[in-house]
Amino acid sequence: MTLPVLEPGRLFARLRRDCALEWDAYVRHPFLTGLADGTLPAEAFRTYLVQDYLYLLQYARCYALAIYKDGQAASMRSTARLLAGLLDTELGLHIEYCAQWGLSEDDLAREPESLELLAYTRTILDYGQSGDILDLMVSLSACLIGYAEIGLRLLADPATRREGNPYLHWIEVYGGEHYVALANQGARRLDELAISHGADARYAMLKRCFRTTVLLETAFWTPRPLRT
Ligand SMILES: Cc1ncc(C[n+]2csc(CCO)c2C)c(N)n1
Repeated sequence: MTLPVLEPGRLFARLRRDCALEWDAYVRHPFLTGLADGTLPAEAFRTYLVQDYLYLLQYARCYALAIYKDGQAASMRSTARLLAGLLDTELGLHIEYCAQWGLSEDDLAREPESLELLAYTRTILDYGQSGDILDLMVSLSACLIGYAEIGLRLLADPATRREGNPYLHWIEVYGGEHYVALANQGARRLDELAISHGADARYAMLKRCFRTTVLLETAFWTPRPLRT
């Protein structure tokens, strides 16, 4: 699998190139080195997994907002399918995966959202609410496409430990066919919206949104539990 989304001339490729320093800090974060060589402490991964479950719930709200902000039946239908897939399938898979790490559904539901999660998801929802469908899709792209880039790179990297690496499954999911196809689909939609909603004329603002979401996605690798 490849990510044609990185080809020049495509909106995502331009955003990624113009925020290259921030992007590299996100996709080459020490958390990921720890996943690749298997040295990440299990507790750090558990903390991340709980927050990621809560993140996916907020992501479902973003999909719902994307339907609201859209105006075209075909793309509304396709986002509705993604939303149903997330709520009916992906969340269930995440719960099963968390159970393998000793986390029950109650553990997931009980944990408060971290500051990083709150800042990240509410910022995306705010960009989407105060902007249009293009602002929202740009704000979602770092997360959707970044994980595919990370998964593909780690799968192809000879330094990634395969035998006895407890994190290999995570890498295989995000570098796998299903997830990479989802990322490419999102990037294609972004290119359509770039034309229909005039990305060139408002590029400076789109880049600011993108940069902020990349920084927030980077902070998400190491969420701090929010406790009173
Ligand atoms: C912090 C964070 N960022 C991106 C993903 C990647 N991801 C995996 S499933 C999904 C929803 C697509 O239906 C997305 C965006 C993640 N899990 N957590």
